[in-house]
Amino acid sequence: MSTVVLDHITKHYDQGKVLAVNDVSLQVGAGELFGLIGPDGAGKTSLFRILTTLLLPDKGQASVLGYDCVKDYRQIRNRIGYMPGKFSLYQDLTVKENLDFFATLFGSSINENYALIKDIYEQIKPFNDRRAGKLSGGMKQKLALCCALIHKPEVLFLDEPTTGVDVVSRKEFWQMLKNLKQQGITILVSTPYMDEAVLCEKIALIQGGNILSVDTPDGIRSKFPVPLYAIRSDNIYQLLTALRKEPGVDSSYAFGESIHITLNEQQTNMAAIQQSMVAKGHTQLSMEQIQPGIEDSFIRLMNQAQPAIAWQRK
Ligand SMILES: Nc1ncnc2c1ncn2[C@@H]1O[C@H](COP(=O)(O)OP(=O)(O)OP(=O)(O)O)[C@@H](O)[C@H]1O
Repeated sequence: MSTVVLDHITKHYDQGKVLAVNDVSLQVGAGELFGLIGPDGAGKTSLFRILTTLLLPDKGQASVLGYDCVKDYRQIRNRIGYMPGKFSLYQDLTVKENLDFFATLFGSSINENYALIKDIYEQIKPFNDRRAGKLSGGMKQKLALCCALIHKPEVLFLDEPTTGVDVVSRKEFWQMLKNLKQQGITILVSTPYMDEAVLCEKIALIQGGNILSVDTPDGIRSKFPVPLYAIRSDNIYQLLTALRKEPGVDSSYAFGESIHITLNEQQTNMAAIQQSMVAKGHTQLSMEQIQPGIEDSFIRLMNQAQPAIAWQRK
């Protein structure tokens, strides 16, 4: 039996005017580290709030640990930990007071489940008497994780835990998640950062309330259906403009310091594109075939699903 099940879940807001989640079905296995990957407004928070029993779906069924998210909300709340996207601890309470408070809510104590939070808590313990509102972003995130873990949940929901957190703290955070997974906790984490997708065992790409694909990160990359090329010149902007007018080019988008392109037809080859760009005056051209990353897969799936929406990188 899967630990988390979403079965044709749909959610609207504003009396049906805003479609936040559109007929989403997916399953998360016991002990899995599962990532929900998508940009702002994709529907990640809505799905997390449905699974944590804080929001009712319009249609469909959801369950966690075999309990129905609508009927059995009490059982679910006792067994899960939830770290919302926005810092939701008491800013005026100290680190220790916040932890004590959340432990007491669940009839537990810091000592009772100390082993579970030890590695994380010890990093913020020197600031035990500091008010939560005065902590740095990385420390707030660690405190929030400790509070979500203090009652030893079986399933952990982390909504964009690394958004706005510096790169070093992000790395540390993912290491903490791996350690928690080794202790048998099922973890669902959402993120808008494509580079974090590869740190999950399995991911769902979500956009506009629709699931675009569910697979392992390697599985998603391997489904990229056509060759992908990276092309550079000494003027990327002009090159992108020219490539977009080139009949043989199917898709093109700026990606770091190069442009990623796919070709329209099998007959078109990169040599022909290169010749055309040279003829148009582009200099210092270099091009190579590359392995698609998760972001390339996401862009392709998103354009297939909704050609009009351009991907906005966070
Ligand atoms: N309470 C609400 N009332 C109206 N619309 C809402 C409400 N909450 C979310 N939405 C809309 O529903 C859609 C999905 O939002 P949701 O917060 O679930 O996405 P998200 O992927 O978590 O994005 P973000 O990181 O920006 O929160 C968005 O278009 C959002 O504007």
